[in-house]
Amino acid sequence: MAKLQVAIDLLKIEDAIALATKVAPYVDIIELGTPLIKSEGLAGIRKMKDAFPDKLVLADFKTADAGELEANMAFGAGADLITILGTTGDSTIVGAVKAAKEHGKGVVVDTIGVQDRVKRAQEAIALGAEFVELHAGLDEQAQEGYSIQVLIDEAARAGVAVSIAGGVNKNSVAAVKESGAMVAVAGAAIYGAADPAQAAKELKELLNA
Ligand SMILES: O=C([C@H](O)CO)[C@H](O)[C@H](O)COP(=O)(O)O
Repeated sequence: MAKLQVAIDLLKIEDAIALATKVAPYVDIIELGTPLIKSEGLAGIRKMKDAFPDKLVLADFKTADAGELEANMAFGAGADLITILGTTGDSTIVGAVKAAKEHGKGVVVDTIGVQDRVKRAQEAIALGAEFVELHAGLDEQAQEGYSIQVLIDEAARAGVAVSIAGGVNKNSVAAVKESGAMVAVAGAAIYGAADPAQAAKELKELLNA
């Protein structure tokens, strides 16, 4: 069954924990988005994990260098998963995977900016990533003609463990599930909803259908 990951792109940890409290019954992975981590630092990760010890907490570092060092920082603060950029060299991913193995945690490789996402996803899994995030970031989503369908098609072709992020919502989540993706990542569709708990509940129900 595909997991639901809430991506929290808020700037204050108190607001993020308040949101997570509302949606926790429906989500499997709580992501501290990159802007939140830049705003609150490692202390924010620790506060989130302390508040939700039974949930997987993903630190969206989008690391581009010093993979082992940054992964050790994230895991030491309580993260269960860290993102490393797929555009970086293999050695950065390998370093982060080494740290993950030592902590019993996992590395997620983010394909933001990667030209051939399917090929890089397969390479990243071979390097030891837990799964690969097929991801169109907020800026790419804002470009004319953007469609999440590209990622959905790639997930089906990749044949490795992937998540999909880039505007997942109640209209696209069923296709995300059908693609074989193991995780659907939803940010704005949850934190931007008038009723985030209801939005998360609907997404979870569609994933479970
Ligand atoms: O990772 C993200 C982005 O790079 C900003 O940090 C988002 O959390 C991710 O794209 C999911 O959010 P939505 O696209 O709003 O669903």
